[in-house]
Amino acid sequence: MRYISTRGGTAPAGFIDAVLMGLADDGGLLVPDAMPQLSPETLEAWRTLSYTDLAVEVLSLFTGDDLTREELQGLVRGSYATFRHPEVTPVQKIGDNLHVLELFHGPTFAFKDVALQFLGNLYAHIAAKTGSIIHILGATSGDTGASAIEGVRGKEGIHICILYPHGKVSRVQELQMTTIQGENVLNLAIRGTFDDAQRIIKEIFADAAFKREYHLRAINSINIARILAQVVYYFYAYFRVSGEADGRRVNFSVPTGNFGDIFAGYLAKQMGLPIHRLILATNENDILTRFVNTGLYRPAAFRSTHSPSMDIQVASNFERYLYYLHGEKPEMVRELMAGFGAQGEVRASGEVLAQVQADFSAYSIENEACLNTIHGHYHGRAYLLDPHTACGVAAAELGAVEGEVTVALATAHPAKFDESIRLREITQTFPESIQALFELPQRQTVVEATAEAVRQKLVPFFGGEAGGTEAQGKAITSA
Ligand SMILES: Cc1ncc(COP(=O)(O)O)c(C=O)c1O
Ligand SMILES: N[C@@H](CCOP(=O)(O)O)C(=O)O
Repeated sequence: MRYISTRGGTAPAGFIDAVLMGLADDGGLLVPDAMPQLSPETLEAWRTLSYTDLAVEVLSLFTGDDLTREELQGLVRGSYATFRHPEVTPVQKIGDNLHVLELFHGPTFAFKDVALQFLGNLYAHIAAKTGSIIHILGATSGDTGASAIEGVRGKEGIHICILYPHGKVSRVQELQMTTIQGENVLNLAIRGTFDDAQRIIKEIFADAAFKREYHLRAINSINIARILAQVVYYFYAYFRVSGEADGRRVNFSVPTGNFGDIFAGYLAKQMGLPIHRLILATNENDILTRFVNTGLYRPAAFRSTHSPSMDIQVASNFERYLYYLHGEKPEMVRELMAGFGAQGEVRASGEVLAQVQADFSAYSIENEACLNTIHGHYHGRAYLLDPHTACGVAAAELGAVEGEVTVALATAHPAKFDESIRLREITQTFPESIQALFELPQRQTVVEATAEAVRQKLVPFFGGEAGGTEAQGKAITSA
């Protein structure tokens, strides 16, 4: 298996080189050069595998010769041993035709842990085996940052810098990032939105000389390893519900921001998993819903919502979907992305739009509907949804069709978003490890939302000219 750029301008790379490259050197995104195809017999043989055994089977299709089976097994087992649930990602039934796939049993209580525990271990493995220097630069709307820091915490020789929008992440998300005292962690709170943070890191990654000099590596879903690790739980959940579904078709409803999680579902379907519909759920930042329903992909004004991790306008994995939508033609992707850069929009019409609508159903969930869904399930079924999951559940309910079963992805634990939950007068007890964060000192540095301001902090941190607390941020008092 080799990895090629959606824009066609990089030499095919093996799995480890693709992981180290992160963003493709031509500014595109890496994708597998061929999609593994699974026979019904293979699917049947995988049905009863444990999560970790299934992860080894799925990931081995993508790692090629770069990892031996024993190495992959070791990485996978180590990654999921940190989860609090023996099934890793259990499925719960919360309605007659509705299940949730609980993806929040990892160390930071969000679905990001599924891929970032693996990627953290993989980076440590690569560093030990090849001597590569691992300097991670990532952007977060709250969950990826905490999860990535946790994924590399205490790992020899790895430094990590995370950019997040100042004042726009939840209190628990901020605490998870800023209370880590490790000398290898730098948190930069930027005066802007998550889109600014993502734009800045893409700009810095696109500077090939800087990227090379400072050994920059990606942990966002621009890194193909993130997506591949997320493919596994679609298989796992499908096997859990399809028996009980008794011939009914199985859909997945996915709360969406950067288009990474649902793109993993799209890949699972392309590999032969018989997913019927992929339901895309956005909050009021609804660019992706508008694209599916009208064919126009154009950012609108940023809205702060009750599901802040999905407050995203420009979805970084959208380019991967465009690649497949347009028949794996890099020249089409180059043209569309150049058009997006110049006119700020991408359009689909005719047969192409029909294909989009065959691939996805899409719903945008407004703030009130999100809170009503939390309220309804809490009082009706004694199940507390986090606001992102609530968007997925609300979309599943809006798109419900007789004879179909839907699995909504539960992407975070409600304790991470207590500010939203409390708006419906619901009181929750925090898990101990979250409660403990409120007692810890915090460190962060606030910077302007420009690539230049960020570079000025990165150079001493990654370049080693200034270490210690100076480089890692100032102490801040709890708000
Ligand atoms: C809790 C939560 N749910 C859903 C999403 C959306 O996932 P994606 O960005 O992969 O579409 C995110 C982050 O974007 C998130 O943090
Ligand atoms: N919701 C994400 C946004 C970044 O997405 P990623 O999947 O590309 O890392 C977050 O919590 O940071």
